[in-house]
Amino acid sequence: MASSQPARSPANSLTVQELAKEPMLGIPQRYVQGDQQPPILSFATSMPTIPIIDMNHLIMGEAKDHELEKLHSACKEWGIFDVSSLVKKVKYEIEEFYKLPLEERMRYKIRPGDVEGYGQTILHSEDQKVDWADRFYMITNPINRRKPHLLPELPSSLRDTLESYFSELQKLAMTLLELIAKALKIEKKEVEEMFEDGMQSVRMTYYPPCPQPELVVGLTPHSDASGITILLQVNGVEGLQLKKDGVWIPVNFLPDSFVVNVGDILEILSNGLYKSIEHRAMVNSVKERISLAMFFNPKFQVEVGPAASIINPQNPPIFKRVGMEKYFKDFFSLEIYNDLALSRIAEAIGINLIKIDPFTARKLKCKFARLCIEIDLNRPVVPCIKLGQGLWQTIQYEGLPVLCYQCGRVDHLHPKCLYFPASTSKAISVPHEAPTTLHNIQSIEYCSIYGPWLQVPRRQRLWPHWLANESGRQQVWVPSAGNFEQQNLLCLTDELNSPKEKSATIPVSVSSSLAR
Ligand SMILES: O=C(O)CCC(=O)C(=O)O
Ligand SMILES: [Fe+2]
Repeated sequence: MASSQPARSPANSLTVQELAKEPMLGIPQRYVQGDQQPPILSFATSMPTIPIIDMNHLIMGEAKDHELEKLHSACKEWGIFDVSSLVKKVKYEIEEFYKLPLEERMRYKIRPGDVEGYGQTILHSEDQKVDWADRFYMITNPINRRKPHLLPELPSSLRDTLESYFSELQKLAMTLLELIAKALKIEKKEVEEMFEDGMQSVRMTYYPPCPQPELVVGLTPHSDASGITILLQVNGVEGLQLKKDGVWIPVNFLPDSFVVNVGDILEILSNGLYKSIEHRAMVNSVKERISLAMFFNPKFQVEVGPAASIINPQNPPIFKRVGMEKYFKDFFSLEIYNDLALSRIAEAIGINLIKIDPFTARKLKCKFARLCIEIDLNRPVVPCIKLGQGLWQTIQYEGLPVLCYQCGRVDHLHPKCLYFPASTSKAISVPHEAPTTLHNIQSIEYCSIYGPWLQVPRRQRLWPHWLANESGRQQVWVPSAGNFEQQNLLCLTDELNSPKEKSATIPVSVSSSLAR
């Protein structure tokens, strides 16, 4: 049962590790996330288990083709697999790190405006839920992107051990990526050029035991934005779960093994053939859990998109190409992804917010926000809004069969427009008071420029929407205070019930600067 104890802000207890040491009558509300689907715990006879790939077979030996076929099908069917391999001193060193006094650990705390460092879930709003875990995230490669106060300042034994671990794992990751390229029939060169000396980062996560583990989530469901993630369960305590065919399945790590996740970039590279697996971590009431995830990504200088060598008329690209630098920046810039901000945006676009897409609500695959909004059909649709001081966001609508590009209304095409040239392109200020908690949405303004880009084409894949195809998700130029800024989408979903009715419910999505 949820506690009635007042919420404590993570600022009150600096880390979840410290919070968990305090006597507690109930879990502070901020950590209570009771809406999680339970996993299937035992199917006595047929509990699905993730595929196991033997690296020795994969690299040499007679069974190598058979093992490669297993790897290919594991990536296609599961998006996750297990590799028997080395285990390093790293486990010991990481456990030692979490035994350091709090002041020592706080030397690496996440600094305002940053995503790297040690601490709890980064807060974007007062009502945000917080995971039952402390993370230490940092970029490890390229070397010049390392934050001087993080890796270089770690206790020397941990730092040196991590350095050798990173270089070992880099070799393992390249071997895996080359084998994956072979299985996908992508040219090896293409993968090498992307990932060799690519962007790499690491996340050490500490999950303290929790007196009411069923109320909290260790790590919110997500897919990794990486190419592949190599995950080490540091202290042998289980907790990772993945979603397969709609059901949560616990992952049992083999002793001394890694689990490898297919991430979003590999899904894109394979043009959708491989699946970026949705996963989460749960906690228990008895034992702390520690994991170490290492994320392997392309270099900042390259573009992410479906591999050129597998694209042909029978397999057209389903994702747009985007520079890695931008991909990464977008991933970490999530500021308006909370219910309050999204309902304000919805009110600015239509009459009211009907529903937030579950992916959006759970901040999963969330490079755009998808909302179902009731709109007034007497008024032009809203093509873009300006949030706060200067962020222009465009909006896309799903299921708008007819749209007049002159006046922005949805019941006629522009040759029959009675309103033209009535609409004005002058930006209008919204007469709402800005909620004080939303420093990032001080005001919302509109502009009136209409075009086919407002309509999401019928066959467009919605996810990963923000990377989706040439015809669908578009970049548009919208005016901003005398100059032009290029911004990606808001997108809307669903169907207009009937263009004859005076209001209709339309799903909308808003891309933004969202940070996990
Ligand atoms: O702790 C785990 O097992 C999962 C970690 C994870 O998914 C991540 O860091 O992205
Ligand atoms: Fe993950």
